Amino acid sequence: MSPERIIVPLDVASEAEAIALLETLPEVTFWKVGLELFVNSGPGILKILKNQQKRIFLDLKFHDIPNTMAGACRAAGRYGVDLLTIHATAGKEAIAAAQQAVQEGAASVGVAPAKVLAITILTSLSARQLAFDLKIPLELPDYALQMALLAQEAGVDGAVCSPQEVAQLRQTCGDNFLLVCPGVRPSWAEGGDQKRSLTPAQALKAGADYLVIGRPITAAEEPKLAWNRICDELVGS
Ligand SMILES: O=c1ccn([C@@H]2O[C@H](COP(=O)(O)O)[C@@H](O)[C@H]2O)c(=O)[nH]1
Repeated sequence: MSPERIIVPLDVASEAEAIALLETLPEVTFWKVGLELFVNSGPGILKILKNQQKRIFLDLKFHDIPNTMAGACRAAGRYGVDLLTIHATAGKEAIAAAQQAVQEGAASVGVAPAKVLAITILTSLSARQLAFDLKIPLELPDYALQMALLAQEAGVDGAVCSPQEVAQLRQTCGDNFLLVCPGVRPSWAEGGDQKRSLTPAQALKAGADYLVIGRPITAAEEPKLAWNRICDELVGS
């Protein structure tokens, strides 16, 4: 398994903390910038990552009406990041508008367009929460699959799903649909707020293209040791 298939989130509150994490883990090639860091410190971190030749997953999870999604995605497309997220529940029209706008934004500044990923259902939600809190009358794996199919029909490049649903999505959506899994937990790590986890080896075996692994590495007493342990456990996967 190539360590390049592990994406580590920069879930910190400032650019300075993000830079410190980059320095602690120079072997990580793919970083995720999410809401906490982006809202705190803006797009400057993207330039820093690019200057270090890192790959970037911009995980801002846009969810709005088609016109607003298009505007946000056109702007985000100009950053030249590798991956970008929207919510599938924004609907087919908004998903298609987002996909097109990313292409337009990227073309306007001559960068490669980000691959757009649709969030199927957040990995922090359980089947029980889906049924009782969100009142969705579908089994969770079926709901995740329906959201992935909606996104695929609308023309995006892939989806974000939990490792527990990835095998079914891979089988139905095919090998060319990118599947990225957060909610991945080594056997020795705490689950935290993640509700539908598998281990890194299980998630890859089930068909994930990329794994997002955050706190088991970044909140470890020694992040470098945690990273090495995960990579060692994946040898031969
Ligand atoms: O459904 C989703 C979508 C995105 N995420 C993000 O992934 C990381 C997971 O971090 P951990 O520390 O490994 O739990 C985090 O940045 C989330 O915003 C997700 O967990 N689930």
